[in-house]
Amino acid sequence: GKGHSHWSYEDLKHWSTDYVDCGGTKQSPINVDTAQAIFSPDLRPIQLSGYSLPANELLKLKNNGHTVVLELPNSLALTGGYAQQYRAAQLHLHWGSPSGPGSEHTINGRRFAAEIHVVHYNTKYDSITEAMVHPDGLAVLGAFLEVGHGENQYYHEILKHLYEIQEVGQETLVPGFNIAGLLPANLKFYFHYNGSLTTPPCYQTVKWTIFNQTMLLSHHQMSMLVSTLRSPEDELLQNNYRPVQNLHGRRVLASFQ
Ligand SMILES: NS(=O)(=O)c1c(F)c(F)c(SCCc2ccc(C(=O)O)cc2)c(F)c1NC1CCCCCCC1
Ligand SMILES: [Zn+2]
Repeated sequence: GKGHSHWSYEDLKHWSTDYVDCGGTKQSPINVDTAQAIFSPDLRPIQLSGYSLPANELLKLKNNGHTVVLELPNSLALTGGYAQQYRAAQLHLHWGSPSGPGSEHTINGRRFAAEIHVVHYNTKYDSITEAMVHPDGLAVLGAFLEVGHGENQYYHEILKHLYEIQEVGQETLVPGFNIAGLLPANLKFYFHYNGSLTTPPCYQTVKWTIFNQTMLLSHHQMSMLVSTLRSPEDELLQNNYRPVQNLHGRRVLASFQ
């Protein structure tokens, strides 16, 4: 098969020549048109268990050249809101630059400053590598990040380590903390749709949950996020978001009216 050709956010057109699924009809991210979203009262509140990690549990934080990834133990479980049980694998962020926002999903055409993705895999599979090729394999929780007044203590647990992993491939260890603090306090209000990984190989195997409530970071925290990490070309790693993809008739469900 094809070697893993190096992709970038600059040459998006070539993704589908090297990775066939990137040209599919169930791609992510998408724009959520809230007027078209279907209110689905059967969508239950998302429930997280095991998200509060002790400080003596060390987590690997890595600059993989495309984003900052925090590896998560599979003791974190996604129990409510999905028909099957999912376990956490990793979380990562998408962001813009000092001159513009960088969320992947948009709401009514609005792009937010940044976006967190907490990636989970279906426990009926032994690993994320196996799960990610099955239609019910992955569940990703997404939340938008915006600039507010105060410092966000939970995001600080990650952002304060970014200077240690400025170069691609660098990694560091982060003491455990309550990972749930990175997501909205209210997990009842969200959009739900079937989509894909937003990076090659773009597998169409993700059940997406996008929360309605936004996370607030201080201006200084957001500027740390957008101006610390370096890319494979040793430039600042910025604007690591894929453009929104066509719905091709897919419906977006809303857990609220
Ligand atoms: N939004 S998303 O969830 O599709 C996503 C992105 F948009 C991403 F941009 C990424 S990072 C790019 C993929 C990648 C590159 C290098 C390494 C490494 O050297 O360890 C690892 C991964 C990224 F890691 C993910 N999530 C990953 C997708 C990669 C394959 C499955 C592993 C978990 C989910
Ligand atoms: Zn992502």
